[in-house]
Amino acid sequence: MAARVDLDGKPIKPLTICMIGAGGFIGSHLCEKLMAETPHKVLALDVYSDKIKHLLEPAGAHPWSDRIQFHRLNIKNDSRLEGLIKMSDLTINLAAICTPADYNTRPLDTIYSNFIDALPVVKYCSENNKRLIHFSTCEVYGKTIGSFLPKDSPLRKEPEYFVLKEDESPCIFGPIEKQRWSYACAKQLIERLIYAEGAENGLEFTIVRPFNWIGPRMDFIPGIDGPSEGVPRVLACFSNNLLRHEPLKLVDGGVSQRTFVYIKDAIEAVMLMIENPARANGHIFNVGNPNNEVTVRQLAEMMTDVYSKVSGEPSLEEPTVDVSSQEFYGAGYDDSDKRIPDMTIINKQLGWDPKTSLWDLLESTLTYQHRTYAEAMKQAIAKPAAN
Ligand SMILES: NC(=O)c1ccc[n+]([C@@H]2O[C@H](COP(=O)([O-])OP(=O)(O)OC[C@H]3O[C@@H](n4cnc5c(N)ncnc54)[C@H](O)[C@@H]3O)[C@@H](O)[C@H]2O)c1
Ligand SMILES: O=C(O)[C@H]1O[C@H](OP(=O)(O)OP(=O)(O)OC[C@H]2O[C@@H](n3ccc(=O)[nH]c3=O)[C@H](O)[C@@H]2O)[C@H](O)[C@@H](O)[C@@H]1O
Repeated sequence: MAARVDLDGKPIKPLTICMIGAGGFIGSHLCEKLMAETPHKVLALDVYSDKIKHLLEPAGAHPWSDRIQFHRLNIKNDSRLEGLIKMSDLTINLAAICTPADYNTRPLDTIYSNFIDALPVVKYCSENNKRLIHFSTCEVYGKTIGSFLPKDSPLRKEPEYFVLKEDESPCIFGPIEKQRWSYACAKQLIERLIYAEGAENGLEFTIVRPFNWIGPRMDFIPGIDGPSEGVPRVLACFSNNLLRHEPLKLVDGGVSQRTFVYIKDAIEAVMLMIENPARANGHIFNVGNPNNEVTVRQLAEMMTDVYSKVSGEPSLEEPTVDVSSQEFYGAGYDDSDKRIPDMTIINKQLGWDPKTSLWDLLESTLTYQHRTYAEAMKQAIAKPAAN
């Protein structure tokens, strides 16, 4: 493997990385990239390993086998955590409950997972002088300032009323009874704590705010590789509907807007943070693709078209159906109206730009979904009839 250099042309020394939540969607892509393209070692911590099984098994069979070690543990209650952090140069914390269906129905688990359980990780990094890359969320911005203006106000079109900037935008959440915001609020407080550890105790940290990263292995398909009654994030919900040949459910009219970024583009940004500490430390980074904005309704329409193309199956005459958030998520749901990341800081510090268009990223992701799940879905649908 050719010697790696950082953005300033300096050689990068091989690192040992303690990756907490390595078995999840983002963790699996990050592990893949680190194994295939770098000499770094990964101590992969998670309660599940299914999504990184292909990197771990068969034992000893891959060129990277001696650079990745899986530790099955729950960071809530495992005394091995501090030792693993101490053995590493860098800790990356991805562990969290991060599906909106949980925020209003399991608010205690959500707050514990995103704040309380992250506390020891921050403490061990700070006490042992270890660098921390912590995964927060774009949800810390909450709603846009523009959403509070009258519907016909021309100011709604001015970027300063909706573009989200790390060092300027306020965090605007709904009332406490809208428990949707339990996640965003817990993430905001852990960001503030990490920032304070940096300011008062010299912790070297980087905070990542992902803006709707999507791609293969995201969440689960209900009834196939996850609970039938489970509600994953929108990519997996819509994939599930498409695989079942049922209409895609639009919550409250599908008017909310999101910017989607391809997981493989986003992972490039994380790699730059890992390998350029001098440029990344002390910063909070938006990581998203401001060019890929759609309403949820437009996303549903595009996914329907792309799926029909990659599966060769015609789409339904009525491809979407409206559903209220009360019915879909239950009481206490609320929504972010619009999420456009400002890219100035990540551009300046790391020179990163996303590349993949929404159509292209949906095409590769839905090709994966079709290849991975279509057959299992056919069998699952046929089963009840056979009984
Ligand atoms: N995917 C996105 O676009 C996105 C957007 C915003 C924020 N994030 C943040 O990025 C991080 C990773 O997200 P993801 O999409 O990969 O989610 P994910 O659910 O796929 O991954 C999280 C992983 O953490 C593990 N985990 C949770 N609690 C744990 C515990 N107590 N002990 C050990 N392991 C535990 C889970 O088993 C899971 O494998 C989260 O912090 C999330 O809030 C992701
Ligand atoms: O991915 C992110 O950047 C962050 O945002 C997500 O929040 P959100 O975008 O609201 O989550 P999704 O479940 O992907 O929903 C997106 C939109 O689609 C809508 N939706 C979802 C599912 C569905 O079947 N139909 C539908 O209309 C939701 O109401 C919402 O407006 C999650 O909170 C986190 O994963 C993360 O922190």
